[in-house]
Amino acid sequence: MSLLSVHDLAVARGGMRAVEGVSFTLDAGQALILRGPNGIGKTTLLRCLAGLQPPVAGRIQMAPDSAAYAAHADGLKSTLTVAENLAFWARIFDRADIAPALAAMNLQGLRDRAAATLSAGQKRRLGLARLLVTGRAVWLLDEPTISLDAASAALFADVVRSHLAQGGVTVIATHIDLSLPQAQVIDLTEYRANPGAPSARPAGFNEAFA
Ligand SMILES: Nc1ncnc2c1ncn2[C@@H]1O[C@H](COP(=O)(O)OP(=O)(O)OP(=O)(O)O)[C@@H](O)[C@H]1O
Repeated sequence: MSLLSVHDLAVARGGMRAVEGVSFTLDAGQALILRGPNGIGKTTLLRCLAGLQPPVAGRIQMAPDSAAYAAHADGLKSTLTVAENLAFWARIFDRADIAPALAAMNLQGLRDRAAATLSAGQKRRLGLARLLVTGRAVWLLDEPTISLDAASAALFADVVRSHLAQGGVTVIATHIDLSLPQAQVIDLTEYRANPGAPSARPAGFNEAFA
């Protein structure tokens, strides 16, 4: 069954079309890796998939409320502890148990530390652990292993493989090899937009709120 289907998508940022003509389909258990140089449009494409901005053209088909987006920012509440941060998100997504998320990202020993006092890699581990309390099937991940050491990156790759094994899907912008078996790969360089193409920014669109 297809959980995410994208047809002939074009996306723009800052009034400029970034990439166009992107199509792919992800069935349960499948992963897509987005590659391409800095500035090509990986984040912009993920933002469109996450519903944070509208595409310029094309179609995105996904069940409502099925996506979880892990952006560059970790989105943590700095005065809350690790456990409180996860419990906050668990409540938002109507989940009770944060223990599996703490264990999966090796956060048990940090559970009572305020997020503000964590190292960059520890914050990233907590940011990624949030995915596990969403219960969402479609994970949209923007360079998830930034700041992670090799062991933590391997831990996160295990988390992603387990998500896929349970029938989830993921789209990951990454420059490193996460060793996901049979992942599709799209290099966005091949989809770089024609500089003359209209960005078609919708009327009333305001970047500050996108
Ligand atoms: N907030 C912004 N306002 C205006 N333009 C932006 C903004 N953020 C990114 N851009 C531009 O949009 C284009 C696509 O950027 P995007 O962040 O999607 O690229 P990327 O492939 O994710 O890059 P990276 O590998 O560096 O993360 C780039 O030309 C970039 O300069």
